Amino acid sequence: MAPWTIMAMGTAVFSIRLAPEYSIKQSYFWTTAALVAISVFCQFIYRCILYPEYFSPLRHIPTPEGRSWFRGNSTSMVLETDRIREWTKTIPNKGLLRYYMAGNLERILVVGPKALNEILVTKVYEFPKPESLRLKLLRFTGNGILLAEGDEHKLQRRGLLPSFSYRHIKNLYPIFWEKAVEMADAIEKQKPIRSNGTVVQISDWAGRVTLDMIGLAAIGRDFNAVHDPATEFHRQYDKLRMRPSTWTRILILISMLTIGFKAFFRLPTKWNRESMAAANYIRAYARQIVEDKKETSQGVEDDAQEKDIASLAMASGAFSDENMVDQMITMLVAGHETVAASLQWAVYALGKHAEMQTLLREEIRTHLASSSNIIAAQVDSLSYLNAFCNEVLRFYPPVPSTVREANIDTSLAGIFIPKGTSLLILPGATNLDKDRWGSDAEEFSPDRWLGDGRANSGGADSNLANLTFLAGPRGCIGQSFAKSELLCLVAVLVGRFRVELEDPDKKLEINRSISATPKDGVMARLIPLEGWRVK
Ligand code: HEM
Repeated sequence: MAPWTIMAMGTAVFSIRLAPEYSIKQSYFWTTAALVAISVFCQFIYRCILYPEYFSPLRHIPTPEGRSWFRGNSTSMVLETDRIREWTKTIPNKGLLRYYMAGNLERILVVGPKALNEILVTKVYEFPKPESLRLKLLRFTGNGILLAEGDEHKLQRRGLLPSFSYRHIKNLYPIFWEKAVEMADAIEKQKPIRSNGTVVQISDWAGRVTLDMIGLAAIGRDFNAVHDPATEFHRQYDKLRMRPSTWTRILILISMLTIGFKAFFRLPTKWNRESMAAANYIRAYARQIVEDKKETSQGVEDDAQEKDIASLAMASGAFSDENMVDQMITMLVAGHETVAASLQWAVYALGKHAEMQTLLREEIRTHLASSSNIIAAQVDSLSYLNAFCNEVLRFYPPVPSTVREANIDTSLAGIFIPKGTSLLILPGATNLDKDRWGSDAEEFSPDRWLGDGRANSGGADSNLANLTFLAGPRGCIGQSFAKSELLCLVAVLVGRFRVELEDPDKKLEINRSISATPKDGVMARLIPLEGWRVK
């Protein structure tokens, strides 16, 4: 419970007992309510007017003009990536900017290379994820690698890294390819093919195919969502990702100001009940997989090629059974929606750039057969396909922002950062920064990844220029896994279909939840094309 509320309640009790003439009608309720109202008013004056101007130790960091007392520097309740990106371009700074979010919460935006290097690499454990985010995710994922901190994180990461190495990921390509082909077949069968092709909502298919891919390749279960999206697992998994209603969000806000964020999760709201029931279902499901794997775990060394990520991690002996369950759920949470989002963006980009589709199709059809046993080296050798996917990931980062909180008094780029400071890292801005990517940074151009020494860097001079997967000890461990999925999905889709957006001139609106995606889920016409050799 917030200290101000406790103080107001305590003061009400004292005033009625000791000085009833100062209470309101000698009523605990009215006296407490009046004191809470006064304390909220005082907090508002302090936090919104006095603190930013006179007391904040961060007040010398450049801050955008025009702050509202209620909405801070924001014009709405959601994070406006484009608006913040504009500040990074127009406000001179030494690597940090300060802004106020809705509700006048102060935040530091980390933009300079030195500050980014510190927060992501050299001082990474001084800047964990904020407690509110941890509490929200912890109920589902447990203490898996995404939430573990400090030495515990180092240990878990060391245990998981070998299973995510390219040496193993390359063995997963056939799974990704087969699933992509399965999806393409299912799309073709969905309706009788008319001459103008089938219009599909890509988000639906992307969610299904990437769930199957991560199921098979990461935890060793085929969810079969491409063929049947209505299984009990799928239903429960959707509930896990269910967004709270507006009323629930208001209740969360009130809880944060009064009883505290943690206590909100104990309230018997529908959202709490249903998401917790779903989390328990998924946890029991994952626990069963761990049990099954233990029974059939002999000979891992011999047939490591066949193994999914979780089986390899289990065989390493680095994890207890329960922590393995945490890791499996973490992989689902971190690795499903993000790849589904990149596929949506890839199809969006294909629809916008017909000429790139032609180049891709030529390369894909020349070097790959539509349904043979694909091996990683074949897919990886296609330079334009790789360039296109890299550019999709740079230009449309599925996780355009991420937050951190200083856990000690520290500094970034020589500027003092007190404990508790909230910070924002913005791949959506860094990835399009002209200082790092050149004057065409804001153009979608796969060509930047072609040519000598550009295949991995895109021509940028630092590995902190592309933050799609962040970087450093907390960068995405599933980066190669994700890229391989995307390569196979784009190759099969472009090889099989001509892709057109249903309404190419529609204004792009973005949906922001765990990841950022086009609001309409990308409505695209997929027109089947003949003539892709089979063997
Ligand atoms: C295009 C797809 C993906 C993107 C854009 C992406 C992006 C990211 C980002 C930005 C982070 C850091 C989050 C933060 O600390 O705030 C992260 C962490 C992580 N990702 Fe990914 N990811 C993708 C796919 C995957 C896949 C497929 C997996 C697993 C199979 C995965 C597993 C993880 C894990 C376990 C972490 C936590 C790493 C740690 O804290 O040490 N991700 N990812």
